Amino acid sequence: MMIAVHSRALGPAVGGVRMRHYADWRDGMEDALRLSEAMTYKCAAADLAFGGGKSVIALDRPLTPELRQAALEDLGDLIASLDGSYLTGPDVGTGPADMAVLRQRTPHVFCLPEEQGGTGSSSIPTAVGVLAALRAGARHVFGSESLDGRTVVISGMGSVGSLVAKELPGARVIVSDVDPARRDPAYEWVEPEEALRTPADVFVPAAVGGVFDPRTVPEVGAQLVVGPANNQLAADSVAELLVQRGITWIPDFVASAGGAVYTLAREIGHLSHDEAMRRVEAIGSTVDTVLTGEGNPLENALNLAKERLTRSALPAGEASR
Ligand SMILES: NC(=O)c1ccc[n+]([C@@H]2O[C@H](COP(=O)([O-])OP(=O)(O)OC[C@H]3O[C@@H](n4cnc5c(N)ncnc54)[C@H](O)[C@@H]3O)[C@@H](O)[C@H]2O)c1
Repeated sequence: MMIAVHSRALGPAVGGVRMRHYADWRDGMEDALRLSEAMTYKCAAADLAFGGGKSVIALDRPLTPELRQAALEDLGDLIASLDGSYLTGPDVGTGPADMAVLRQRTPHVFCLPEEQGGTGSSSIPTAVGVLAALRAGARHVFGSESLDGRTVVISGMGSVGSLVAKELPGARVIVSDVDPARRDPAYEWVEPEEALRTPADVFVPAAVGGVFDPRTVPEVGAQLVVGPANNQLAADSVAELLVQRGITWIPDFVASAGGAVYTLAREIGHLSHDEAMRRVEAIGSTVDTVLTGEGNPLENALNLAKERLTRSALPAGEASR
């Protein structure tokens, strides 16, 4: 298991615990490093006083419940040893109940189940943030934030994707998932390998990262791309390929920030639900900024984040990385 702390320039590093199988533990380390960097930009672009981090528990075999508990307890001790420099929550493979296990070893844990005083799953605010980004993107691309009559393809009908689908009543919603059990008869269905190239107004990546690369960009069937999946581009240079194809892509670290914004506002800022949700809705204004800047959306979002990171850099002598 490992914890990556990418930046503490704006405050303590935050980032969830990813627990999944990797062919080699070094692949898990790569994931931790890449995802912790993305968390730095996510927090900075959302104007949060937090830095970027990530934990990975890299599995080489399925765990018994006892081993899983022991692994979480060890991670809790590791987080405790960082003394508040790194705060965690759930990510792929972990949930609020796991956070309760970590909390037995360290206070630096969020998203405990609601009955234990936490804010529970962050999927709802994440979906609210994606919808705010989607409406802002639609204003830029289609001249109106209404999605009535538009075709929206959602890839990944998990906790966030299924919530986004529900909030688009006037749109033609086409959904897709590698798990056939996620097929919801309320929506049209497309096989996962067809989702990206299905002709649509909007494509919502809500499953895995690495969706866009030089091979897949020519196949994209939508004009606007916005979704919660982390690290959607195989490389930063792919952002320009999307621009060249006339596709408006909203950077994932902007669109997916709702969960972090809400949880930190509630659990650290002690704001009310309504005030925290207002901050999530402000993702729409960030998207406006990112889509009206001089560069491509990724450059504009990174510039916004890096400008905040530079302005608030720690005094010399204090490690920020
Ligand atoms: N939940 C949050 O608060 C949150 C916050 C920020 C970012 N994200 C990111 O958003 C994405 C979705 O999050 P979630 O919580 O809904 O996850 P989830 O695990 O609940 O759902 C993901 C869904 O994608 C499906 N899937 C996996 N591979 C696929 C593929 N190749 N094609 C189509 N479907 C596929 C899975 O079967 C699953 O139904 C993830 O990448 C996650 O890291 C989530």
